[in-house]
Amino acid sequence: MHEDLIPIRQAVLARNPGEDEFHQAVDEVFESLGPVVARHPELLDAAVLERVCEPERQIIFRVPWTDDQGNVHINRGFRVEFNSALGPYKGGLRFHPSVYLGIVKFLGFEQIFKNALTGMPIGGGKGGSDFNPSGRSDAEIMRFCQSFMTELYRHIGEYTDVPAGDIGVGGREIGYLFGQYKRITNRYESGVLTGKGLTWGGSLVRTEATGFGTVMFAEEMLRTRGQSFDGQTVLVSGSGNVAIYAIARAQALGATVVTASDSSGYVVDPDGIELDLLREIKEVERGRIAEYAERRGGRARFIAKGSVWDVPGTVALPCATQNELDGSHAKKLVGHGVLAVAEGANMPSTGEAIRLFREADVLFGPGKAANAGGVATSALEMQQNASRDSWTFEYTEERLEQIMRSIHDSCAETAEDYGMPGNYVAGANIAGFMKVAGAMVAQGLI
Ligand SMILES: NC(=O)C1=CN([C@@H]2O[C@H](COP(=O)(O)OP(=O)(O)OC[C@H]3O[C@@H](n4cnc5c(N)ncnc54)[C@H](O)[C@@H]3O)[C@@H](O)[C@H]2O)C=CC1
Ligand SMILES: O=C(O)CCC(=O)C(=O)O
Repeated sequence: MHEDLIPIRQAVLARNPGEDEFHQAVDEVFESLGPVVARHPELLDAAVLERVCEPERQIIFRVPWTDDQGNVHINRGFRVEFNSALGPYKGGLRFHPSVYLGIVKFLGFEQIFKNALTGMPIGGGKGGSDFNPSGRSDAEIMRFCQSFMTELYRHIGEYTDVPAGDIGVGGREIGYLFGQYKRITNRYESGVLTGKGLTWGGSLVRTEATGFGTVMFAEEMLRTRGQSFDGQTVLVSGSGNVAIYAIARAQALGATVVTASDSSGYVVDPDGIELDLLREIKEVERGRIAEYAERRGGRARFIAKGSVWDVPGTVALPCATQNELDGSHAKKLVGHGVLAVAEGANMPSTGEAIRLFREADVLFGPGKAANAGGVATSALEMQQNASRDSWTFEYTEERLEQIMRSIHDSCAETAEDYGMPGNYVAGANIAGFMKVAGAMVAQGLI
């Protein structure tokens, strides 16, 4: 790390004790910024690094709700409004028992640079709760969402902060959250949330966008080596929104996707994942991944221990959660001859895994670039809401494709410009940071 950045990094760690994921996300960005501060010492004078690591606002609140038996539960809600240099805070809400301030801050920090890379006018934020939606009825989910929004509504708005989904928050939850916002404020403010249903302000392609975009980004990386998805053996982790549409897109391009997973284990299907069956189990029945193998008539295996990264494959798309791919997994993937890794999830690879991929010259697309298609399409949803319009699937998908190509090219060109050709991590961090830093300096000491 550049010597001028070390004391700033140490101060950030000391100021945010125990927030390991946030520290990891800061380190990953700071590791890339040495050449930037060498070229632009004025950013150090303006304390841009210190400022970008300190959220503009952090909101923590109580979320009381009752279950179907009438028992009272208390959860903790979060919204971290990290940076509004480029536009209103924008980023998803995560409902998962592991959520605490350090997770929300790592996600919000990543979101600043990701959103900058999209070229859309959106700042960075993230939120969520330690609520566990697993096994809860629709009525319980609705009561929880209503209680969550009863506090959140006063902090968000079309021009202020625009939440969306993330782990545990999909179309159903966005519906309940939107309904409660509308009820409390008496405003039909479509642009206050994204990921809405298609008949009430949602955008076509938003559901598919993160998974599709991740594959589009990987395709661009493969193209630099004269390769494509056609004929590749693809490993996907997760079986949620991002994973499902990454599988769909990779299959449409002629790849065989042989794995999917959830927190209980993973399945290997050598003939290729049968997407309709996976969607039925995961999207409709909200069941476990083992059922996929049971209903595949002996063609797929369920494995409870280990991970999808133990399976041989040529392209890896981690689409589940943070730190799911560590150094030992990276070694296995490299040993099996993996060509490309594109992160559909946020920070799924550890620092050591990223280093091993780089040493082995594996194409590596970091999440803040590779999974930016989701938030970019959210910004397209906001654009449609602002003009009271709705676009066709084809037009929206074409816009997404242009955005993903442009993110790829700007990462590749920035890495080249700073003397690190092929290093998409450095390219993404520097390109995203420079855009935000420029706006922060222009807007004065705020
Ligand atoms: N939904 C979106 O538009 C975007 C999501 N992401 C990221 O993509 C990742 C997946 O999110 P979604 O698909 O939206 O969520 P989801 O709730 O639809 O699915 C989450 C998936 O991750 C798996 N998972 C969660 N914790 C796990 C664990 N400890 N071990 C193994 N698997 C685990 C779940 O079983 C499920 O398959 C997250 O990292 C999220 O931050 C990134 C950009 C946008
Ligand atoms: O669509 C959005 O606003 C949020 C997407 C998101 O949470 C992410 O990019 O990680």
